[in-house]
Amino acid sequence: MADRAELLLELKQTVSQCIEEAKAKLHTLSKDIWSCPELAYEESRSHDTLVAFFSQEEGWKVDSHFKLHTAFRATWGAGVSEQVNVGFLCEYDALPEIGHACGHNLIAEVGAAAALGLKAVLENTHGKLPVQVYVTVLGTPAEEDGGGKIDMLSEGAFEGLDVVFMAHPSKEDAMYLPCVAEHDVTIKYHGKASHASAYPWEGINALDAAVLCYNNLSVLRQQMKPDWRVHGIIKHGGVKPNIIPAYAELEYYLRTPSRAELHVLKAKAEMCFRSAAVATGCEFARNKYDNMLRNAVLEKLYETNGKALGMDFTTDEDVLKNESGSTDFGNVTFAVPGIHPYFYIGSNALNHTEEYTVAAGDDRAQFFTLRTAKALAMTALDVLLNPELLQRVKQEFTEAKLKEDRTLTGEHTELSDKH
Ligand SMILES: NCCCC(=O)N[C@@H](CCCN)C(=O)O
Repeated sequence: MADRAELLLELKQTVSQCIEEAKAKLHTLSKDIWSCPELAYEESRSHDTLVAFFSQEEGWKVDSHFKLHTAFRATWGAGVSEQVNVGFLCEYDALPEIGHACGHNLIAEVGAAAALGLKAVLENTHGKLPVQVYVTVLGTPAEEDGGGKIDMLSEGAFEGLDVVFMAHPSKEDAMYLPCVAEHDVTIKYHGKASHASAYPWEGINALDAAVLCYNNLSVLRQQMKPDWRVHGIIKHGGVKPNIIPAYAELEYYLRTPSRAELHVLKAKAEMCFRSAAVATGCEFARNKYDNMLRNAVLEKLYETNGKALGMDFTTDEDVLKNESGSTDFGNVTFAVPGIHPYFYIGSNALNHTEEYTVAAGDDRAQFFTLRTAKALAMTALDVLLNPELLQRVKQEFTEAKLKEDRTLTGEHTELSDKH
């Protein structure tokens, strides 16, 4: 046991050192992505930058345009049977008009750095590990809009992975932040144009329908559970004041803490869409984001490694219980045990702001980004050196998934009965 502890400490020190030695090229990688923000499913340049990065590294097998045009896979390992397959994810899509305001360039850097660090260590363990290891990096586009991981899950991209890691920039270090189920919906109203002054009575005003829809959803909030969210915009409301709008379009996000409740909120919201106008079209997005299936074993390991590296995990109950967004990594956690911690990047700016875009491209973010990569790679080493630990991770995943599935069927039935 002491030998394993000593080996683990030695390997963790080596992983840190290897990531430090690669920091210049990792920073260049991140900055290249940050300086050319691309929207969901359109991340061609970022895809090419990451594919080139791994292609120039020795020993990686790189599959460009993997399952999705802007997704990729890079793998390293013997490819023998009875191996443990560790996955690291890279996100790299930006937001409209404000660029990398969620720091996805840093997510890509963390994934690449952790994979490089782990691979460098594994190359030199010379059979000291109890298992053979395969390292898989998946470039997963379109997290902010559409859910590239969900498309890739349905294409089998995550099959064979034993554990998966990524980390998300935030304004604090956290092993986990609430992550809720979410579904995008676009609501379209079609009317009939007419001169708004000469003969408005000949028109059918699609914008009126959109306004009524907006107001219906606003009053729906009174009957929503306090932890449900409905928020959206009017994307198209007409072209000129003197033309009765023949077309109007809204985009909304519907959110509930669990997958089971989402269908109830969707049904309520859809009644708001339809009651705003007789003839309406509403299209739910192809992909529905799941809430996160947590893994306490992995979170604890990450916390221990993060604290050893100087992370100051938030204990702010308001943040830990209330702040929440959604991520397609939630869907991944129902297929593979994994963690999606958050990391401070040297700024108190809030995600999805122009200030955060600046912070994500600032050199000051690099220390915190590389520290996070080290903590992830060390957490991977924890489970690789201790097969019993990996079994506990998988056992917890199986039990949590079973419990969620029961909730999904049970709550679905119960909630359906009520509505
Ligand atoms: N917890 C990470 C949040 C990342 C994020 O902002 N995701 C978007 C996803 C929107 C999908 N339609 C969000 O608004 O939560």
